[in-house]
Amino acid sequence: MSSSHAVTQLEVDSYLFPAEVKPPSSTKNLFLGGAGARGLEIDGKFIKFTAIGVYLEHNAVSSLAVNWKGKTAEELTDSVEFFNDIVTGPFEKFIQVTTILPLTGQQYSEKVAENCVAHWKAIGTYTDAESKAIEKFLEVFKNENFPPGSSILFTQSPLGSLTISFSKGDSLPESWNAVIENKQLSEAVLQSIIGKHGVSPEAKQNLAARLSELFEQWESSSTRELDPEKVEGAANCDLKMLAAK
Ligand SMILES: O=C(/C=C/c1ccc(O)cc1)c1c(O)cc(O)cc1O
Repeated sequence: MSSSHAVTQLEVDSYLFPAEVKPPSSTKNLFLGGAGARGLEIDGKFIKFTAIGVYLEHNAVSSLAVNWKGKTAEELTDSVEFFNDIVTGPFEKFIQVTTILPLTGQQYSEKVAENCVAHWKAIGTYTDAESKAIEKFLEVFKNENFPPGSSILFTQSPLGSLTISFSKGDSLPESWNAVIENKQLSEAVLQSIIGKHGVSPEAKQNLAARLSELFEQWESSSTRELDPEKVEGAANCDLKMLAAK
């Protein structure tokens, strides 16, 4: 992504997600792809439990634009394949889940585990390795408590490790609590939020709208840079962008 692209911060239920962060265990800055609440309908009222921000490595824009540029926000929101491409794409991802209501580690991890296992069973990829990874996942959360405003942080490397960190305040920690080496688990956590049965339709809609806009900006800046009439010299070209195309 070129530095001329403006990515804004977002507020979800008074929790602020900065436009850019450096996740724990990462050397890179990731940009805010989108954010939204995760709520449940209780007695006819929508109760928000968590605010979720999804961050992506900068090369996600050029990587995803190949298949998805030119699509509207609505088309992207309705596309299961688009969200699958985000989940499985060869770029780093970071998820910040901030609690709006208090949750225990057990309550949170059991909901996520349930969704991950249901996904694997639906696509027929639930093996012994995933069962062990889920056991480890539940163990990491067992003695944790998340009062409102605390955050659960997932850093997902494209190679398949899932780094889990916890934060009680606004700032992101440098350190992490656990690393689980299981690519399916790493992907399933994001899948459970923005995938086909994702728990945050608001985050899906927001990601679709922001990325559709970024693809448009990416396309116009890359054609501008490739058009000799609009470029003063080759030195002005964003070589990283040209290499990515
Ligand atoms: O955000 C959540 C979990 C919220 C939640 C709400 C009520 C409870 O009793 C427990 C947890 C979440 C998530 O981030 C990812 C996921 O796959 C499922 C979830 O519910």
